[in-house]
Amino acid sequence: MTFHTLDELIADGVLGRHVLVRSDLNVPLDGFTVTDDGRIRASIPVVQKLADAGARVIVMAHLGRPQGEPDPQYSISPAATRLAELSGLDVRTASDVTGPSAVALAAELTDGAVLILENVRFDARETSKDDAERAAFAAELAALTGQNGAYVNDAFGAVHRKHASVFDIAALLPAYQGDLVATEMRVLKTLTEAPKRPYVVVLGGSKVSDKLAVIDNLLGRADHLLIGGGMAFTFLKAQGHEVGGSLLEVDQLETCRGYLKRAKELGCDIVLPTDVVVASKFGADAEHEVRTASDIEGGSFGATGLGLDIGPDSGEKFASYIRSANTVFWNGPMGVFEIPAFAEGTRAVAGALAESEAFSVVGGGDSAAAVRTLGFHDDEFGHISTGGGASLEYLEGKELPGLTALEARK
Ligand SMILES: Nc1ncnc2c1ncn2[C@@H]1O[C@H](COP(=O)(O)OP(=O)(O)O)[C@@H](O)[C@H]1O
Ligand SMILES: O=C(OP(=O)(O)O)[C@H](O)COP(=O)(O)O
Repeated sequence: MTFHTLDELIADGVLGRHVLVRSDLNVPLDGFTVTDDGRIRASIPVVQKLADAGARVIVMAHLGRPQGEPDPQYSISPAATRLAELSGLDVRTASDVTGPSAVALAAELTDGAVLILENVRFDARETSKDDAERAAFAAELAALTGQNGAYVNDAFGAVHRKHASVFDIAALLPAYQGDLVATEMRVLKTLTEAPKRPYVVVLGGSKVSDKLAVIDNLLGRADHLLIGGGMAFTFLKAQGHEVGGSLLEVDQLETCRGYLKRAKELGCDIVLPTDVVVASKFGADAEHEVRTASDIEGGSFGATGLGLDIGPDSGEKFASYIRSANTVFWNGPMGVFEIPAFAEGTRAVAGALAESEAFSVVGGGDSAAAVRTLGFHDDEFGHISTGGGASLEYLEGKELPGLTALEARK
């Protein structure tokens, strides 16, 4: 795949031109406070480079998964404010995506200034399955650039999404690859080419249905696949264990059984938790106890208990696999790390990874936030990727719409 680069765009000349940049500013929030600004920091260099070259930069990004209409709790505003604070750039924010506020502010942009649009997912057409709807929204976004505009995709975390601001827009403007996307791909490529063995993949988190499919492909590549977080329960249930009220994808049980069977045939080890921290409810004040994974419902909370973390035995077991690995890819926290009582499994995995000599990649907005929240530093890992689902789909060898759309488009 060849892409036109940001440096080519800058060499072509951007002074006075409107450049639409798709960034991934999907950061975790506590109310309206950004709790981990890693993705914002990673997005600044491209915005800065363009602003320094005199471009009129329009940043578009999503935050969370609103329902296709404005919803104040998903406003891009806290992320925009942090981007302005960290970069020191002249940043304005629009109160809509392609409405009167965005149109007026885009027209008023001066050279080197930055406009951040409201959450692109406040418009249902952004994520629509209907090509014509997405194309119409992309045309409105492109129109914000006036004459002679350009598009840069720097949102690595969203390149696996066939969304208007990631995919369709690239057909409407000269399109370039952002430096963050280039760096992420360079690092991830080393994992697809010849990972030093043993190669251990650790999966968790809550976007279970999104990420289960990658297992199919990883089975043929990884030596050990450690599964924790919300993802573990569909596998435990597939093995015949009851999982109470834990996260479960009932329609994926057959798929998981298939993975367990194929893993045996391919000599890849699927390692599931042997114990689980089961809670009375989802919350910081929940009562909780450690149960064996085969008897989650047998404890104090019966069939309503929620598995919110892997237990200490599982944490130690996962850590020992990591200690013996030469390459590790990790996406998805092992539990609800945002609540201290359910953060120990994630801490065990992060700690083993930080101590290990293996080449390690930690991918995903929440996984990166988790390691930092738990007091680890970025330089304790080989690479902290801004994309979870995106890096998984890249490793899987899947076509990524955001990259396909960019391919040699100028
Ligand atoms: N057992 C669990 N039950 C419910 N949520 C979980 C569980 N384990 C982890 N999570 C949640 O998963 C979320 C992160 O998942 P995900 O978005 O898939 O990861 P990433 O952003 O790193 O790709 C966290 O907010 C965490 O609280
Ligand atoms: O947070 C993200 O992905 P990740 O949780 O897989 O790292 C990206 O911003 C994409 O968000 P989405 O999964 O709601 O499309």
